[in-house]
Amino acid sequence: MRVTVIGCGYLGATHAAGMAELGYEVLGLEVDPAKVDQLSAGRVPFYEPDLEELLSRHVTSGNLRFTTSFEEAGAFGDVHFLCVGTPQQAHGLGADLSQVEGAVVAIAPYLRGDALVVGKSTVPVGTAERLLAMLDEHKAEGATPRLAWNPEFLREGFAVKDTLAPDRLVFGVTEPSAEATLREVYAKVLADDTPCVVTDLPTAELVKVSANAFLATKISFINAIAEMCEATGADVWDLAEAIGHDARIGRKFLNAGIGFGGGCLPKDIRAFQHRAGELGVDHLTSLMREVDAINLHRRERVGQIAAEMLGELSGARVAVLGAAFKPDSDDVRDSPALAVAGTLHLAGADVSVYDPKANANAAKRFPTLTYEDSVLDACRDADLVLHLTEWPEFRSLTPGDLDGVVRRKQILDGRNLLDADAWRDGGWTFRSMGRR
Ligand SMILES: NC(=O)C1=CN([C@@H]2O[C@H](COP(=O)(O)OP(=O)(O)OC[C@H]3O[C@@H](n4cnc5c(N)ncnc54)[C@H](O)[C@@H]3O)[C@@H](O)[C@H]2O)C=CC1
Ligand SMILES: O=C(O)[C@H]1O[C@H](OP(=O)(O)OP(=O)(O)OC[C@H]2O[C@@H](n3ccc(=O)[nH]c3=O)[C@H](O)[C@@H]2O)[C@H](O)[C@@H](O)[C@@H]1O
Repeated sequence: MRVTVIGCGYLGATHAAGMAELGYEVLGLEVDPAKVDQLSAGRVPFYEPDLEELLSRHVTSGNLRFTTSFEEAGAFGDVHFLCVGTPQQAHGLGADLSQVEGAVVAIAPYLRGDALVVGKSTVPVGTAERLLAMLDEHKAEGATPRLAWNPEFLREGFAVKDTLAPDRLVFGVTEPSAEATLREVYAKVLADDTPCVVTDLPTAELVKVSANAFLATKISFINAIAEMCEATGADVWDLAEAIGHDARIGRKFLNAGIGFGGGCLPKDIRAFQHRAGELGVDHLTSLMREVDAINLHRRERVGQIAAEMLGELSGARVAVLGAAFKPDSDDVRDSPALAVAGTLHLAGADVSVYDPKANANAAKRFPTLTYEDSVLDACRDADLVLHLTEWPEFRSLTPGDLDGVVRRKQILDGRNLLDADAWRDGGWTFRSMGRR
């Protein structure tokens, strides 16, 4: 069996390498020629632990190649994974489906026999059915392409592991032969007793957005509770530990702080809100709107606390530790850390940012901020240090590391992970986001 992967960004590049690791000959199809050049040289155009080693090994062995040609990809593959982007619309909350639709229309005429197109991109419910109709409209004479939906649940920072050993597989199919093909593709993963849910197309689409909506809701829930803690002097960390011991609740995704960001949760809850609105499911619309509002308020709250600590923002020197939306990633899409840095800069603060991996991406988005190459450089003469992305090198910082470097010993822990007592004992003013 030969596999193509259409769209080689974060998801597609990882999936292509994963499919090669499962033993298939893989052709990645990508419209950006610069990415094709990089990937073909065995280089990953973003930071993801372990991915470059995996990808370059399969490029070198010849199992994994990349192209910009739809014709070549159509002729090559028996199974075509659709991994193109579904960003938020430029002027609305809904998903921009132009990449998925464009890819399906472009590949359709080149598909051979009963090739299976497998959607992995995150899409609003009802999209797969429309894409099936588009495949049918644009297919070559005599071809009978099929479509299935196999949503992806990988996390950036753990993408390789999540691809090769996922928590579960979901197959949305319209007929048994598609399920059989997917079972064959994932035979090695299924052999590890990975749970597999086989269902219809709309359920598979909804599983994905529901999973992300649930995770986002869990984070916004604990962040709303963090505001109660701030108002009452209670401690949100102890509270999360206590409720997390209830197996029905669980401790994961109960870390309060500056809220969620990234290329997926924010745009997915907005697209879900939009789609629920279209379908008249008004309670879901309101729920998603509130989850988003709570999340965005956390970024404002950092600004408020910073202003309280500094007195005057204008002219103050602020060190921002972290720019990526989470550690072990250089992704700055909708990054809470960068949003906060940008807001403080606009309010007149002199902001220096340091991120171990994301400085370059951040500089493309916010070129007016100052970027430094180390914690110490970013913190030099700072009036306030903000810990906004929990990279291990920030979590292991001690007050002694920064004494004599900063101008005023003040730190705000936006991720609630630093040792408050150690910083206070070191003579620092220490604030967090709902911890004592
Ligand atoms: N990034 C992640 O961790 C995950 C992403 N997803 C979903 O996967 C999808 C892709 O996300 P990312 O990889 O983050 O986006 P991305 O923007 O990094 O990658 C999309 C890639 O598709 C390419 N592309 C656009 N139109 C194309 C076409 N017609 N033919 C071939 N290539 C084309 C783009 O140039 C880009 O390289 C989205 O729906 C996202 O919600 C799902 C799970 C995890
Ligand atoms: O659809 C997607 O693209 C992916 O979105 C998320 O994965 P990811 O965005 O890589 O990162 P997460 O680990 O979910 O973190 C998202 C954001 O939530 C924040 N977060 C997470 C957990 C928590 O307790 N608190 C919290 O603020 C993180 O800092 C980060 O900004 C999901 O976890 C994946 O299952 C999904 O496949």
